[in-house]
Amino acid sequence: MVKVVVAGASGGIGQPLSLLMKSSPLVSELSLYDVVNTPGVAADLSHISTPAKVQGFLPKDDGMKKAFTGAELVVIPAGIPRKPGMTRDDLFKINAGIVRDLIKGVAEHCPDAFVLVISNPVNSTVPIAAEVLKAAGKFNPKKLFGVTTLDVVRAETFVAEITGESNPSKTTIPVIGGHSGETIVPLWSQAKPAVNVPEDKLDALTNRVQFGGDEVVKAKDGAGSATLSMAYAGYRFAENLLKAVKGESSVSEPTFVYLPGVEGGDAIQKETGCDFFSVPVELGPEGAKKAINVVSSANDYEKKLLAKCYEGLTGNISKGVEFIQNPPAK
Ligand SMILES: NC(=O)c1ccc[n+]([C@@H]2O[C@H](COP(=O)([O-])OP(=O)(O)OC[C@H]3O[C@@H](n4cnc5c(N)ncnc54)[C@H](O)[C@@H]3O)[C@@H](O)[C@H]2O)c1
Ligand SMILES: O=C(O)C[C@H](O)C(=O)O
Repeated sequence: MVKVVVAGASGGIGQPLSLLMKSSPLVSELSLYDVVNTPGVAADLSHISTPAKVQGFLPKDDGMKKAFTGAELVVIPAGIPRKPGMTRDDLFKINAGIVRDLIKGVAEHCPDAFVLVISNPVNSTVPIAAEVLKAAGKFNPKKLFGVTTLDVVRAETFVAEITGESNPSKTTIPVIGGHSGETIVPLWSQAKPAVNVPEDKLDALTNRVQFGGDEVVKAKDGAGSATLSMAYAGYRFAENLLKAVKGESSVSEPTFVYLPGVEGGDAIQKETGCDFFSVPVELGPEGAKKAINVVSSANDYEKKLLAKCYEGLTGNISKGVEFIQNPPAK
């Protein structure tokens, strides 16, 4: 049984994600941390008749320390979401500092916890988290994950609209790279079972996965970005990780990891030129067990997408690293 923290628990993602975590039989303690409203969210969830004990914490009265101490899993959906016309990179100014400070809390109060970063821009916030943990001497690359599961969920859903598969999540599709626009690369050629996407539908399908976030931002018309589908995706990844930690084998999901720190990652790092990259990762009791190299078997269409991905992703990664190594003047 596991103590889980949701940091940003009162937000659009945080609330439904906390609800799903409260429903998990694998969670014994659910600690809700946010700068606002956690007492109310915790009181509400605490009436649900599942085993997890729920508590809410605010920054006052040493709330972060109380929330984080003893946690084995910290999920971070804290930070501002996009409005129409914004890129994920436009969120960097505010969210970089939020993630930095929460990770400092992790390093101080629960350095051995698995950390799942949802806050955007993921391509930069995960490198920020790694740098903060490195500086504190607490970085374990097997335990730091950028959550890119929503891209996988979208790929499963959108391709099923073409193939007619009635249960979309039955198809496994590696969606790799990063988590924004052209850095998101679905590898349709490696779907299992194989999918047959007519050539005249391939560009539109790929584009829809790459820009699925924009579709929701536009539809919400100023009220934020994906929250419910993200809560589902975050829960799916967290639950898979908890199952693997408990010893269940053959659990793997694409996730954004520090390649040189994960078995099998070096070869992918050499091929992509990216230190951080989302690839299917086999999960185990220690976290990331093995990065699976799906890059080398990409077809020519996918190789062209990958070339664009590398271009954008390396800049996003450097921006995150730089933010910690050479902090902006206050
Ligand atoms: N990885 C993904 O696939 C994915 C998908 C959707 C959204 N996101 C990102 O997730 C983030 C949250 O989105 P949302 O729609 O839930 O936003 P939201 O504004 O509804 O909620 C964010 C929450 O974070 C809290 N918060 C702010 N600063 C904090 C701090 N220092 N400590 C703790 N909590 C803090 C806020 O009070 C708020 O409750 C955004 O950055 C968004 O872009 C990522
Ligand atoms: O699009 C966004 O800004 C939120 C999220 O990253 C998404 O993919 O839905």
